[in-house]
Amino acid sequence: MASSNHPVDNVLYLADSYKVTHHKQYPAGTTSVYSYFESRGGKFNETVFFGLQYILKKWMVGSVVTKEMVEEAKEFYHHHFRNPRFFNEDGWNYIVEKHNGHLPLRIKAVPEGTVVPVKNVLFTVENTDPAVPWLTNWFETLLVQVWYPMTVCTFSRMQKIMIGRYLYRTSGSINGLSYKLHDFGYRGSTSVESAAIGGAAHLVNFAGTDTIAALQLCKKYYDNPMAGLSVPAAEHSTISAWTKTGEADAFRNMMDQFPTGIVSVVSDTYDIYNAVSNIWGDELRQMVMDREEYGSLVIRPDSGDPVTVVLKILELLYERYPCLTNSEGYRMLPNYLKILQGDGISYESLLTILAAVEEAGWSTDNLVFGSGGALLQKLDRDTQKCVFKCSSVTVNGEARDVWKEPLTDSGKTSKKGRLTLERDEAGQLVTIEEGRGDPEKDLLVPVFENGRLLVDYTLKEIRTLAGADLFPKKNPK
Ligand SMILES: O=C1OCCC/C1=C\Nc1ccccc1
Repeated sequence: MASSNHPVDNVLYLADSYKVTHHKQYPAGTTSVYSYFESRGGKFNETVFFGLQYILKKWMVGSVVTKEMVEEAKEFYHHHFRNPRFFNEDGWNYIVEKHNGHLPLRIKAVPEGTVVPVKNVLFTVENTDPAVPWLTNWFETLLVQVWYPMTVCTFSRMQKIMIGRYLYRTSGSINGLSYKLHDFGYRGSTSVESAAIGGAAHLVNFAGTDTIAALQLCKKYYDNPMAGLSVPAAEHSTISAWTKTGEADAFRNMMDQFPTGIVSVVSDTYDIYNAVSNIWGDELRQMVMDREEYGSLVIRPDSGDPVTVVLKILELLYERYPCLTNSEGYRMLPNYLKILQGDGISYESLLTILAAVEEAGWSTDNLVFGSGGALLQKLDRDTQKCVFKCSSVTVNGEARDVWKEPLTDSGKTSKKGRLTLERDEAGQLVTIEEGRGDPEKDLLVPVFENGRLLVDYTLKEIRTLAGADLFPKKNPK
């Protein structure tokens, strides 16, 4: 059942208004509507499938329709359309009476965490009771919202691949990669729920987050009690409260309050270069060094052009701290010092920073990144062109392949007939259309049927799939 504290608390309000009238629009004798979901393409040519399980568990599993709901919705839609006859009262009452409120649908999906080239079927939906063919596409509205976790997960993973490449090349290992991109996006999300969903999608690839809501979602829906970690960190208020002349006292207090482990101190409240040179690099330098065996300091700039600022901080620290050259020939700050760039980070800006830092002879391992708006918000359904289309219907007992093929945009042509997702001889994922696939080879898994969840993926399993062959091991010597 949906959580009662949600503005919408039942499936009768989860569809676009026009869908309320669609049961009157299929041909007489229609007994089956079969639809599929795909990414038609976008910034990246492969996506990580993630987030369907949350939607199913939250909205569709169990007895989700009652007589009272139907009664209320009948009244509601009468007012919405100013007509008492558009809402499918009989259809929904049939589901209450015949199925005890369980949705007679079958959903088959590629396992969550699977990385799939675009233009491939990711899940299919069909009605299991011939009396309610209109039910399939009722759930388009809700199910297409999987575009969000899927797209966040995809962008997050692409950033992991990028950071991993630079980290490996400039340090000889990818140790610590899971903590190199921290989620700062809670406040910039459109709602607590979307922060939870998008933050969980990021946690498929990484283990550093400040988006607490995401941890709750992973715990409740993906069987992971603690999907991400964080550490003590300052914000501008906890520095500025000491006033400008007290900035060094504020910094000292951070190390006093958190004498062991990692502590992050935002240092650009007034003048980042003064803070790095004269406070971290001089007045508190001995204290920072004395922490060596207890913990590390993370210096966080939060303004200015990221490349310029990060490079300048590295140079200033190089002059004031014992740096070394690592096995790959890149400069490293002492292991108790890191720089966290959490401002202006996106897939595009990350690349410029990583490249500039390497170009200047520094290892990526000196850095940690934080991302908020770009990680959780700077995406929409069109970013990866996520769509849901009907590809087969059965009318008077005869199954027919159906599709759209707009003269005005061939890119919107949809797939035909019943679909399977299979691997070709080269091991590539491909979609077989028109019912010509081999059910034995179909990688789509039945995950939902008649109100029951058939598979319950854990975040651990999903992380394994999404992280598989991220960095193909060099063939063993
Ligand atoms: O500095 C940090 O070190 C690592 C832990 C997180 C952290 C900062 N968090 C944050 C969250 C939301 C907006 C801005 C910053």
